[in-house]
Amino acid sequence: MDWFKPLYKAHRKAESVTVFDPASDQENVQYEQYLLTRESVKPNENAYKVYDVPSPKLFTQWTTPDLPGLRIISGAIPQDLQCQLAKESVTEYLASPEHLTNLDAHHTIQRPMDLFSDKEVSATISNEKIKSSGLRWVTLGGQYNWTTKEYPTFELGAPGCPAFPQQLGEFVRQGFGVEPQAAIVNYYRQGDILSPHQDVAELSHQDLVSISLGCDCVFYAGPARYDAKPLAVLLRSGDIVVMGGESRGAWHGVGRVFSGTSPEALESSLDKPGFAAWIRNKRINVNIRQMVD
Ligand SMILES: O=C(O)CCC(=O)C(=O)O
Ligand SMILES: [Fe+2]
Repeated sequence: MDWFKPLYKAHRKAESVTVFDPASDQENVQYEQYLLTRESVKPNENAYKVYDVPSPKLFTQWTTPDLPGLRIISGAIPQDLQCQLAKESVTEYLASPEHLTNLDAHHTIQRPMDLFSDKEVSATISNEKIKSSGLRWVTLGGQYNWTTKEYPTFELGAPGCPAFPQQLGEFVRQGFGVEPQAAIVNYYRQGDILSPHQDVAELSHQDLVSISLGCDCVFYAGPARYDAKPLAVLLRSGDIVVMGGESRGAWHGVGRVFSGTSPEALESSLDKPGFAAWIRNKRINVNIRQMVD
């Protein structure tokens, strides 16, 4: 049986479902069959220097023997850096025509795509519509194709694989020891979900690094789609999930996003009318991969 289904259903109906909370101060937490163990880990300070923000002194990192290689890092990104990344997600990431978005298949969208200006960015879809529900994702670096589930090329720098954003790339390289070559930036509002899937289009098996910003969500991850109940985790702004080792091929998805839970500090990340209201009800996930070794 598909054990993801009842979880999505319960969360859709906003039934109360027990989820694992990585902000828990216990040492061990048993969630269904998953035994989760908490550790304090020293972050790599050089990663934070890239953005000129102080490094957290220690990370709270959770692992489980049932999903080897999965790391849930609570509070990995200090609020200042969350603000910088939230700003990038509506400025730099949407600046280049080489960074495709879900909108490009149906509309001609002007770049840079400034959603918070009075000037419409498209003749066929309004800025309001794009901000509320239209924009679901933008791809950075290798332009992952959601339909074919493939990258158009593995040749870095070739058409279809523009340079990865420099600062974000350096942060992830320093902090997590992977070579960031592609990312999907997902924009969610309450009611949006991401169905269970595996991310296996990359030739490299290096760790995938997934950054959460804005509203809280429930994230599911399990070793298989069928016959294994997934772990359900409450992810908050500033949390990072690393999928490495065996968990690199784990099934995972997003079941629910909670409107209005974005930290207030993020509202002033961008000084433009409408940004505060936008981020208050959005979750942004920056899902970073190495494509080739
Ligand atoms: O939004 C998330 O936390 C996960 C996104 C994801 O799994 C993906 O983009 O492949
Ligand atoms: Fe994924």
